[in-house]
Amino acid sequence: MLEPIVVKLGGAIFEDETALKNLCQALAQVQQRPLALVHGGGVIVESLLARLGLISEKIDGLRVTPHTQIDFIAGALAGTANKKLTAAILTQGRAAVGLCLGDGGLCQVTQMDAKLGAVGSCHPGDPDLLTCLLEQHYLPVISSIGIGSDGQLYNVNADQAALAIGQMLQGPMVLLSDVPGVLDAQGKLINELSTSQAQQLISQGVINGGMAVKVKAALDAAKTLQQPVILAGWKDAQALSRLLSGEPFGTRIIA
Ligand SMILES: Nc1ncnc2c1ncn2[C@@H]1O[C@H](COP(=O)(O)OP(=O)(O)O)[C@@H](O)[C@H]1O
Ligand SMILES: CC(=O)N[C@@H](CCC(=O)OP(=O)(O)O)C(=O)O
Repeated sequence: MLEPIVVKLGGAIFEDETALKNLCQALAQVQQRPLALVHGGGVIVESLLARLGLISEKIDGLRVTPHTQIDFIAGALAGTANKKLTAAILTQGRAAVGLCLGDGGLCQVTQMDAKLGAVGSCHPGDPDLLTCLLEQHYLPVISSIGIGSDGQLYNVNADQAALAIGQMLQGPMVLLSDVPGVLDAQGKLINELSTSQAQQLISQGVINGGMAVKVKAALDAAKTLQQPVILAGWKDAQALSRLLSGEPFGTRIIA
C-alpha cells in the first residue's frame, strides 16, 4: 500500500455548506492513494456550549476543558462533527468510517496540564485498525476525542491529533483551514516557512492562537516525516488535486 495522505480539516468548514460539499466531493474522488481524514470542530463545540449557557476560554490556542464539560465537547466533536462529515462523504459515494482517537487504541492520550482540565496530549498508538480500513479502501474520518489509559475522555487539539496520525502513517500531510495558509504581518501568504522563521513570527505575535498550535504541529510533523507539510485553505476546491500533482500551494512548512 502507498503511504496514505493525512488531511486535517479545520472545523470552520462546518459553517460553509458549499465548501464542505465541494471538499467532500474532492475527497471522495481521490483514487490514486489511500487517504485518512482528521477533523476539528471548534465552532460546533462553541455553539453547543453557548446554547448550554457555558463559557469557554482558550489558553495559547487550546480550549480549557473543565471535566464537567468533556461529555458535551465529546458529543460535539466525536458525535455531531464526526457524523456530519462522515455523512457528507458517504453522500458523495465513498465508504467513510467515523472514528475517534481511542478506537482500536489508535492513539495514546494523557492529560496535558491540570490547568487545562480534560485536554489530552496525543501520541501514535496501534495502527492496525487504520491499516485494515485503508487496505479495504475505506476512508477513515477521525475526530480529536481521545481515550486515556485511565478510561477518561480527553479533548485533543485536532492539529495535534493529525500530527499523531501522520507520524503513525508516515505519509504526506496537509492541514486545511479557513485561511489560504500562514499570512505575514501584511496579510500576505507566506509560501515557505522554516523552524527559525516560524519561531520569530510566533514570538512577534504575527502567528498566534490556533495558527501557532497548527504551525508547531506542522513543524514537528515535517521533522519526523522528513518532508514538508502543507498548510492551505479548504476554500480552495483544487487543494487536493494540487497536493496529488505536486503543484505548489498554501504554505510549505519545512523543518
Ligand atoms: N499568521 C497567521 N496567518 C493565518 N492565520 C492566522 C495567523 N495568526 C492567527 N491566525 C488565525 O488562525 C486561524 C486558523 O487557526 P484555527 O482557527 O485554529 O484553524 P482550524 O480551526 O482550521 O484549525 C485563522 O482563521 C486566523 O484567524
Ligand atoms: C484542546 C482543544 O483545543 N481542542 C479543540 C478540538 C477541536 C479542534 O481543534 O477544532 P478546529 O480544528 O476546528 O480548531 C477544541 O475544543 O476546539
